[in-house]
Amino acid sequence: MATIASLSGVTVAFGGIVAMNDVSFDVPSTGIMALIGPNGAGKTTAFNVLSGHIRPRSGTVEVFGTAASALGPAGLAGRGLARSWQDGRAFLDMTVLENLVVAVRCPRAESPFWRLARPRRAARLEAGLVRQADEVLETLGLSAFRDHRAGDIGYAEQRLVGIGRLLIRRPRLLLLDEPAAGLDGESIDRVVGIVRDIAAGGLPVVIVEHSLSVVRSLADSCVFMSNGEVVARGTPEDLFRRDELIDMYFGKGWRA
Ligand SMILES: Nc1ncnc2c1ncn2[C@@H]1O[C@H](COP(=O)(O)OP(=O)(O)OP(=O)(O)O)[C@@H](O)[C@H]1O
Repeated sequence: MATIASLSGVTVAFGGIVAMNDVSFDVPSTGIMALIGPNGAGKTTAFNVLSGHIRPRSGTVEVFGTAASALGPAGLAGRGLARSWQDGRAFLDMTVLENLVVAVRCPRAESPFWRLARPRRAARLEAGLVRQADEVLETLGLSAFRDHRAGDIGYAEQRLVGIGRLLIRRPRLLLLDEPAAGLDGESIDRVVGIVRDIAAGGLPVVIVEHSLSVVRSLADSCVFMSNGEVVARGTPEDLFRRDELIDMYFGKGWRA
């Protein structure tokens, strides 16, 4: 299996709390991988380690074949790592289209002097970004909301705009933190379908997810963490038929 990122022997501690203890796993270069496990298992910390936002006390993290510690979060983002944050939504006062366009960092175009000096090039650059944004909006089923103020569209659509802001940067690895959290059933199905399409289009995705039904319908593989350690790996089917993992997830006694 080809991998696009890997953690090897990673330990992270916050003061006396060991959030990750000697954690190793590979992120496949295709499909959707889910980090699952009970509260406090270390999933978000693992996410933050992958995106370079937390440096482990020990162990190595490799992303795109390079040590994450050498790149840092901005360097990783520049190489194509995009991550969402819990409740990652949109700038509510901008239109949906503007939300996507401003997500592409383009230092030259942000300079008013450059824009004044090179008006035609600036216009071409902007037209290109708008085209890219329109393509992403189409993928997300948001074209009809293109010119709506993001604050006026539904919560599910706002969450999708958050994903659009990541996609427009044409990432090579997408990390989504609870993409379906807080959504109702119909919206969950919609987001699940879109994330599945994104992965099927060739972009590897890692999700942290609490909902086992979302994990079941999305994940090709899972890493199950508990108490800062990896306790199992496998497909959702493999893991969800193991009673000891389900007990760990919901706490013993859930069946009573
Ligand atoms: N910045 C921090 N400072 C102190 N302790 C932290 C910090 N971040 C995480 N922890 C602790 O590290 C452990 C792992 O937390 P983490 O958020 O990674 O777990 P999680 O599996 O994502 O949990 P949840 O499902 O509840 O979000 C927990 O005990 C948590 O309280």
